[in-house]
Amino acid sequence: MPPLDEPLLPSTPCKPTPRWRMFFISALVLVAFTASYMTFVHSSQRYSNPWTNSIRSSAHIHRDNGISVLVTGAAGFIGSHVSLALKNRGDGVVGVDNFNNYYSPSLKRTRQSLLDFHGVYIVDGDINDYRLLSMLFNTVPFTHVMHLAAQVGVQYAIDNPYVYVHNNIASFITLLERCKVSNPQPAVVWASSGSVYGIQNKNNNPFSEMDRVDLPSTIYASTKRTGEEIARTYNRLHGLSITALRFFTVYGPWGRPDMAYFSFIKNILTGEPITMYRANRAKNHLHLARDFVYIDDIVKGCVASLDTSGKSTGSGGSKNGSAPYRVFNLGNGSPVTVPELVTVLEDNLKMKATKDVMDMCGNGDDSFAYVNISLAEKEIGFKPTTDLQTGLKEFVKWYLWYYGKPFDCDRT
Ligand SMILES: O=C(O)[C@H]1O[C@H](OP(=O)(O)OP(=O)(O)OC[C@H]2O[C@@H](n3ccc(=O)[nH]c3=O)[C@H](O)[C@@H]2O)[C@H](O)[C@@H](O)[C@H]1O
Repeated sequence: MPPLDEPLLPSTPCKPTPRWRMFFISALVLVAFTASYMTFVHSSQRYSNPWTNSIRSSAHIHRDNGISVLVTGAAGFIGSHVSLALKNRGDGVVGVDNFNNYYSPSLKRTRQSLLDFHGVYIVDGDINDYRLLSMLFNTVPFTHVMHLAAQVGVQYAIDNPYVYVHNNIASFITLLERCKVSNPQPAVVWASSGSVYGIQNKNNNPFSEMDRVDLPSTIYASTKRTGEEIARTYNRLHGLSITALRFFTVYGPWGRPDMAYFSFIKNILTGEPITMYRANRAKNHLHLARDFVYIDDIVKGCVASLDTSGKSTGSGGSKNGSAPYRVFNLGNGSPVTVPELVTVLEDNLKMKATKDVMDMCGNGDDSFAYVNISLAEKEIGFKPTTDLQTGLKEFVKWYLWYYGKPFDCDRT
């Protein structure tokens, strides 16, 4: 027995011997190395050949003075049309889309196949992922970004506000953050919305870019307006050339199944009633009206915006001068009421709709949208040429070809 005052253990009981310490450190280094090697292998497997080959070939420019464009939301309605138009004239185009299920992902996949056939590759990914964006910009020195990825839908926003914050605000900041440090720094053209004009009553006068935009009636509209403020800040602080396009109600072949004209055709074909909202303004029961604009006209507006965007001035993250900042209304310049829209559909289908007319009760819909497009005409030569009769005829033709008759599809 040791004496009571003698310690039971040696005086430095926890200190490892030098050998122990060596072993401990080596083990740590080994674990750290293995972890980073695994991460490297994983990311290079995911983002290298044939991934980079597909991206590089999709981004290849086939004309003199062509541009290379990253199109976000490329499997969407407007994104797929714009991507094809750019590719067809010889520009380099790479798409990115998260293929979410807000509406039929199978329609998005079909658009993807169509684009793939024409040499446009769409990356299956989320633009909230900064690392993915970096991989893309490190692979291709994009000259332009056409940002069309967004959570759309006026009514859906009432019950799902956070989705709009994630997909319209957070993702936009992530994208601009990556554009900010790119070298070359791309010019950004992006989809705002005519809904930013909100609930103001203009006595049937058209909205112009000078009008107030502080009365949004839905979270969707608020997030688009917020996007405009964010874009303005990045333009000022970091020299990004930015153009916001305030789209009005865009329609046409390969359109969005959640929109009214799309659900109306389905219901007319299947004999189900359609609901036509009207505004109960001072009990006057006004029909709602929209400035419907055909997709081919919108595509021309997008492409002209890219071509005239001017250069960003902050390549590599250091701004050396002011860069263009623009906002354009893109609509048709002629409002059409919802009953008029239904009549054109009925004429094309040679069928009658069963109509329910209902007063809107503060559901967030703006009652009237009519747009002044003179600024876009002056600055980018925007001049829509498709009237509603012609445009809806094309849409109906496409719809019957795509879905067949009788109607049979997974979601509208
Ligand atoms: O960025 C935008 O500006 C938005 O444009 C579009 O919104 P809106 O112009 O409201 O189009 P849309 O829903 O087709 O309703 C058309 C009209 O039919 C009325 N409407 C609608 C549905 C119905 O069942 N009955 C009806 O009368 C309805 O009250 C309205 O008066 C996009 O949908 C939206 O996602 C967003 O992109």
